[in-house]
Amino acid sequence: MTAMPSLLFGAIADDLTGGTELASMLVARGIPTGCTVGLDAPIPSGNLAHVILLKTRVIAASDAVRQVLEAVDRLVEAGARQIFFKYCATFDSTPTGNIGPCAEALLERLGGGVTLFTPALCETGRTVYQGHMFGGAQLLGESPKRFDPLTPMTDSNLVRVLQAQSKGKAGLVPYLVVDAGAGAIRSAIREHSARGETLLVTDTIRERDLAAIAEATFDLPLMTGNSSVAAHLPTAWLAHGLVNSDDLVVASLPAVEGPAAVLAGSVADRTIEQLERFAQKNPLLTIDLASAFAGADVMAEARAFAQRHLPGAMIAIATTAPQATVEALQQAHGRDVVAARAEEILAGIAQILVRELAVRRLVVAGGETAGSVVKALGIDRIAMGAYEGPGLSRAIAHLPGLPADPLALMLKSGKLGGPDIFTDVLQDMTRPSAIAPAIDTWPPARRAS
Ligand SMILES: Nc1ncnc2c1ncn2[C@@H]1O[C@H](COP(=O)(O)OP(=O)(O)OP(=O)(O)O)[C@@H](O)[C@H]1O
Ligand SMILES: O=C(O)[C@@H](O)C(=O)CO
Repeated sequence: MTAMPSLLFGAIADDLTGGTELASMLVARGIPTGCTVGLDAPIPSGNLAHVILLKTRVIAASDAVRQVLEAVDRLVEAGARQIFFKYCATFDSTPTGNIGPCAEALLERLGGGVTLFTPALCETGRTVYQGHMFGGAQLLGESPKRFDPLTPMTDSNLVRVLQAQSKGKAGLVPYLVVDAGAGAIRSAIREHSARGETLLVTDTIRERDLAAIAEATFDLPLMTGNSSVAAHLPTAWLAHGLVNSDDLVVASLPAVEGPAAVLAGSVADRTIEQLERFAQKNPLLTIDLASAFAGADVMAEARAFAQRHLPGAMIAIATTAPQATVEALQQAHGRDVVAARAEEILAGIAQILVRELAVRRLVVAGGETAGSVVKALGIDRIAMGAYEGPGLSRAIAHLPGLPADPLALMLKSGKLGGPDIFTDVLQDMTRPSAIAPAIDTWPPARRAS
């Protein structure tokens, strides 16, 4: 009889799309990985990694800190030898947090020392050079991210952004060090630490930089970044004997048939483009938030739309609107009020779709939106499939007692995925998948969508 593996790695994600992305990357590497939502679900035993999905990206920093500390205590109690704090590749946060405050609180809880900040997602061209984040050739602060409805990123200098949120001293591990490999990165960590710099942003341009950073940090008590760097940790675990090839598992997902829907609350350009493509062949309802604020019964409108088209067609329902409309709504009602209203509407529609109309294949676009939808559906654990490419992290959730059990689910980051991702994924969900661990190559070959 083989011994039950003990938890090696515990991650805390600040939103649900990013958290499922991280879990799916570990799954794609063959690592048995659990995934729970919020702080109430128990951490199951028998996995090597566990990801706790929180919705802390834009809440008050004090509340975010309280939640991540509760999460870390649970993960440490479950045996995790390294804690990873996952945030967005574009460092989505406000001047008051929450990346800095959460990372510092975690560091303190784990006994102090140094941690690194590696947000780059090289496979999508999001890189960091001289501490500045780029999306392709564009600086972050000149990219569409400057118009984000909740976390507009107007400063591309991540060392400055992190410093503004933190009490401790931020610094940079520059590209020439990262390029020189894991040994050089480890030496730099010691040197910065001796100077009192404990929060170190890493320059990161290529996938191999992510691999070197992972190798240099696999034994730090706390590491932080995007999923992209964590995806390289399994290689270090194998190399250092923390994991054996016998521990690796094939990720499989069952086929799920039945009514299919997309819910989109992301207003990112990428999601707008994906909805436009979807609408060329499938019914799309765009909820007008201005009329919702004026008292229109948008839930009744959504129910009637869904009843008209399901189960014969795949449908999408979105609150997505152009930038000028978003700004006008925010000026009229306040940024947080508009966001909360849009999330509440889509969460209510999710309940209608899944509970009343038996939708069994669901894609949700946008991390905050996904947090509200998943909570409204009462989902507290998610069985992840393997990562198949940017935005492509399929999963299964169980809703015992409901007509939609199991529910094939994908939480898509607002800014990721190819133009046809919605139709492609909803169709894929009707087929079982079994994906062998990607051990020697990473990232996996890109999907066409
Ligand atoms: N028409 C609208 N006007 C203003 N805000 C909106 C509108 N529609 C949706 N929202 C809000 O905008 C926010 C979008 O954030 P969300 O995290 O869901 O998407 P995202 O940031 O693009 O996704 P991700 O974090 O996965 O990249 C949500 O809080 C949503 O409720
Ligand atoms: O980088 C991304 O877009 C994701 O990992 C994410 O965190 C979305 O919110």
